[in-house]
Amino acid sequence: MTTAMDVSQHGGTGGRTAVAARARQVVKAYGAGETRVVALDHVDVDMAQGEYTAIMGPSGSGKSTLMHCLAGLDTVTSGQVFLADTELTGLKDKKLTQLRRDRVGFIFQSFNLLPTLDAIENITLPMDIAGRKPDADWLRRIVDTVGLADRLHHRPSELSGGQQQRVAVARALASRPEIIFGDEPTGNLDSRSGAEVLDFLRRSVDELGQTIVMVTHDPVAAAYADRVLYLADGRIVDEMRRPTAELVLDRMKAFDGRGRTS
Ligand SMILES: Nc1ncnc2c1ncn2[C@@H]1O[C@H](COP(=O)(O)OP(=O)(O)OP(=O)(O)O)[C@@H](O)[C@H]1O
Repeated sequence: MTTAMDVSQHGGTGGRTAVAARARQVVKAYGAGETRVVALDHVDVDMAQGEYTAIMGPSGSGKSTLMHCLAGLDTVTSGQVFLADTELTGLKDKKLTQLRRDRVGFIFQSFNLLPTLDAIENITLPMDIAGRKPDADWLRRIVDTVGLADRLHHRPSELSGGQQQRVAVARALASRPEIIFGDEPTGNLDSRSGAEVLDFLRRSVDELGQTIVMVTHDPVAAAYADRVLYLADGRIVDEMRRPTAELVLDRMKAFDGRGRTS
């Protein structure tokens, strides 16, 4: 088990140099005066290219806020956020929207598929909207990897929850984003369907070189990642490489409800 002593203040990149996303001294505060809440408290973190990172921590520790700030879905109070070499902080709304559309993929807890479109139409929809033509070979590879080849002309209502989420993952991968952010992507799935989706996310890292950052409460889900970052009170307080569900669970038990050493 790792301990708080092992924490890298920079959420290290394991010796890799290419960084897909990074935060530098990021502070995110909501409200003012007595109601001010500091959701992120001077966070420094690097997300290496081709790596799968899980973000864990107690409720309210800042996981979603960190993900939203890294993904350019939310602004920061101070500090800097970069996507590769592009600084997001300070970008105007239009540029940020464009950057999210062209360079970032998202997977949410609710699959967010359009019910009237079939699977393949859902997968290519963001690219259709952006006026970009999907690369046919890439699309075929994704569809093969997700194992949806025989379900492409089914509508979401004709697919299981796990299949629907795999469509959502394929949709996120279709435009070859530099990084995919997942907010509890298996939160709405039973354990078997969840395992299907997690297995696919893992394969997209190993076989397609994807970079993934995923918020989760589930030690089993976190065990699919290359590393787990632990947040408490808006700070990164621990990091674990090569996690297993047991090690993650032990780590959670060893800390109190707020994520600190008990
Ligand atoms: N829009 C907002 N306005 C005010 N406070 C907010 C807002 N969004 C988040 N917060 C606060 O910021 C802190 C971090 O919230 P965040 O949602 O990032 O935590 P989390 O770790 O993702 O929690 P959970 O596991 O419950 O989803 C919490 O104290 C929360 O109440």
